[in-house]
Amino acid sequence: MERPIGVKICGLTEPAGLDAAVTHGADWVGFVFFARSPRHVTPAQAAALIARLPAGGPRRIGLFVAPDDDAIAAVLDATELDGLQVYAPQARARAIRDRFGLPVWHAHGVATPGDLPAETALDGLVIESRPPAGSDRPGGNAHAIDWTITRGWVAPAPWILAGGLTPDNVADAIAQGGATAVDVSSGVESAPGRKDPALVARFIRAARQAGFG
Ligand SMILES: O=C(O)c1ccccc1NCC(=O)[C@H](O)[C@H](O)COP(=O)(O)O
Repeated sequence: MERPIGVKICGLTEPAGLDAAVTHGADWVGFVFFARSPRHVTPAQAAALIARLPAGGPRRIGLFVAPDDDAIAAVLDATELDGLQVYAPQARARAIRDRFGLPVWHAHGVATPGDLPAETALDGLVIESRPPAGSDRPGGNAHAIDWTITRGWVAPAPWILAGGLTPDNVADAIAQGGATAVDVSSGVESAPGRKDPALVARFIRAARQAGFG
């Protein structure tokens, strides 16, 4: 059965990775506004990257960890975004959506089927692994979940699978867990924060082909 697979390339910091995401047809590109991340970009850096995107290109997602309103406003003053990926309690994520009027994807760390949300008031869910012990960030840890846990889950909103995906395992991840959208950062890098255009191309191709499997 054919299923179109959406692809998000996250944690872009440089033109080469961004251009590869555009050329190979990514659906979303993500920019990390979290100072402790090796993929952190300032509002001005994100604006310069976003200015490269063609009309009709990937949608622009900003990642925020427990942000205050001023941090989000500073980014939106510098550039446009199409959506926000938020690491914060649901109520705070809802308040952010109400305040800024943008779709909010709620990042949801899971370890077992019981952790999967049965309901949400947000626009989308990012289903990813919980950070490994010792990590100083809630995402972008190259850490995969057991992909089978989403099998049979009745998701309350569109969802995207994230965490530890690579060009070599993304097809398996889709086959095992039934994701129709996937998100990658570390798995297409040559070093933390540096996207490898060839890996970006391979990842997008592998994810798309998995939809025809
Ligand atoms: O990438 C980061 O450093 C990061 C920091 C803080 C919050 C989120 C972050 N990244 C999120 C993502 O890139 C993805 O949503 C996802 O976690 C994929 O990560 P990876 O396992 O590196 O592919």
